[in-house]
Amino acid sequence: MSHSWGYGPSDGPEKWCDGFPVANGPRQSPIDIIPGQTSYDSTLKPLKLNYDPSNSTDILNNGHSFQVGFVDDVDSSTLTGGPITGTYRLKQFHFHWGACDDKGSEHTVNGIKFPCELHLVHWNTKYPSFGEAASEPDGLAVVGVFLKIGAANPRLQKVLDALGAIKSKGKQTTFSNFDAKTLLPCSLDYWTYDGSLTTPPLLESVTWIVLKEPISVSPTQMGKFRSLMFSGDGEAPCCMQDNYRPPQPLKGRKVRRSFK
Ligand SMILES: Cc1cc(=S)c(O)co1
Ligand SMILES: [Zn+2]
Repeated sequence: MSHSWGYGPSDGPEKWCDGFPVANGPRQSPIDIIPGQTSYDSTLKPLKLNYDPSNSTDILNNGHSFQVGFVDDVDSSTLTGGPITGTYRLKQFHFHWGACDDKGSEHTVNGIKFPCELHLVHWNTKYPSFGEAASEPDGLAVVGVFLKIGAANPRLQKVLDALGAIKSKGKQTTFSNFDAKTLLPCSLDYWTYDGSLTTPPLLESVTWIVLKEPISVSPTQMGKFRSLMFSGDGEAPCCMQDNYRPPQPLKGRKVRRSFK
């Protein structure tokens, strides 16, 4: 049975449990982060992101979002420290965004949605590949960064300028020498909790690391995200927007923070 899924009324987040029963599991993502209910954990280490700027390979419209891929056959772009043990390799980053500026992020803070959220996906090198790591409880670590409406972000521009070449589903083009570190905010203070992929197969294998400080994005730049299409060439055109899953039940999980 092909598990085609999307973000529309007939195949969106409310329907995903039909094909992926884990959608109602105990550690689903995203969640609403309520800062007053998080606990400061002094044993949490600082995040260490060592990204090799020459590691990016391509940019792809996968019909759900777009992602920038990285070489991950060596330890050249890694995440260590933070709440994780061992070394996790950067595999790809992608975004989730809304049809307008008052929604689009997956995680929320005190119920507040941001217009966009960046996910940097890493996998635990104790496993032989991303695919194997993705089904292990400690297999993945995703760094989430909120985008907040403000001044145009020059660091985003190189990514946005590439979107014209990947407008429809399945389009891919080379994208080299992009330093993902330039997308990070000044502060690496974070919230962390055990969760899942936010898209099918919704695997419960993600240690989430959500940065407290957002990066900026302008309304015009947000328009560039929305110029992409969910649909492929020759299909009924459908704008790529509102590709976010709403917050899921916490089910007793604790959210820790790295900062006082
Ligand atoms: C691996 C992966 C992670 C996330 S968060 C996503 O949206 C899609 O794929
Ligand atoms: Zn994501």
